[in-house]
Amino acid sequence: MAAAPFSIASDFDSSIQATNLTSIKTLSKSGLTTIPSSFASNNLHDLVVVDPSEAEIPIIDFSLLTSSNIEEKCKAIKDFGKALEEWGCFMLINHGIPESLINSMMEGIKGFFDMSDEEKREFQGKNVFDTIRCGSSFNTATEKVNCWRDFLKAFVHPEFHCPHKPAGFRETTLNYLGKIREVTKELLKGVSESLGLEVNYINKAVNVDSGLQILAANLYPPCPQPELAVGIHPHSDHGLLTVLFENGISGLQILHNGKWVKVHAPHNALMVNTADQLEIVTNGKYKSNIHRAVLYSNATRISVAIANGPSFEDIVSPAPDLVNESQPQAYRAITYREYFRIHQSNALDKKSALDTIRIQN
Ligand SMILES: O=C(O)CCC(=O)C(=O)O
Ligand SMILES: [Fe+2]
Repeated sequence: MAAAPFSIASDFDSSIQATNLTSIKTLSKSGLTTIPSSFASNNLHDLVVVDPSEAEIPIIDFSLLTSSNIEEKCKAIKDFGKALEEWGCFMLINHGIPESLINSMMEGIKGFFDMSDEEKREFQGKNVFDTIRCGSSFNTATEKVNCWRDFLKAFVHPEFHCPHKPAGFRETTLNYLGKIREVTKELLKGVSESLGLEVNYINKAVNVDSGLQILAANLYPPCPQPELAVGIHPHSDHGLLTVLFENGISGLQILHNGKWVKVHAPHNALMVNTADQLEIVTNGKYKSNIHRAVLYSNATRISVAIANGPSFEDIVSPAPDLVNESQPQAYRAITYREYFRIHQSNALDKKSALDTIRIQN
């Protein structure tokens, strides 16, 4: 079958009318057996992929990290620091967020993506600063190969913006993101302690209480040629810590020592990725990881991420206590708003956003 003529809604090209919104979900259901050429490339899968048994992504037990037993906690903090240094990600267990709330979040997201393209049109955005935005791929104005993905993004904190449909979704999201913010604050305490800093050092440097939280939900419909396409291109995230879970279908992969490692999270675990602002604040001690999402020909994958960042107005720079003669300042100071703009308005390409503020020492 020849490549189907197809145009997806652009985040940036205002000449595309809202009435043209065609989701990847709709495209996937149209019965095509080959993908449109804009999604295909022969070199998307040129690195080795390894199973979790070959390279184990660290598991961090939140209850130990926050334990009142000093010995237990010290060991957990040490393991935590090692996970951040060696992997830039971990799977969080015993986090205290009720499974029923996580399930409700997933149901809400499913309900959102189940709406028709016409119904979703009112949430279709064109600008990276839109407080609610749904669409497809990542940034069709700048990317060479489109992503086989529909997304919903909503700025949920410090102001709460969230689609009013499906019913109950706003309430569930508000409840969930508050819990994620509390977990993030505790994790950032662990980050400070693992670096030998005062427990609230990072939380003071980047105040999560007034920080930006973005709900980023991804739908990866079945793809007739998963070996030629990608759900989301390799990238690091823009914030401090991204916390995500999926619908029981694995598809997230982490770049580790030049190989893609498949993530198979334990039941009810949350996956946490170190993102670029944490790399900046820690002066490169804890690096953001590069990850991507792959596709299946016969399964729909959904992931629900909360990006936890500083406040848009914060000027983020390496923490003074982590800059010295042997570790000179490695990134220039930048407002999170400007960093976010750079990250979101260019094509996703590994750590290209961070590269724009690196200082060559
Ligand atoms: O779907 C996933 O597991 C990853 C999504 C992701 O990387 C993102 O939304 O930034
Ligand atoms: Fe990501």
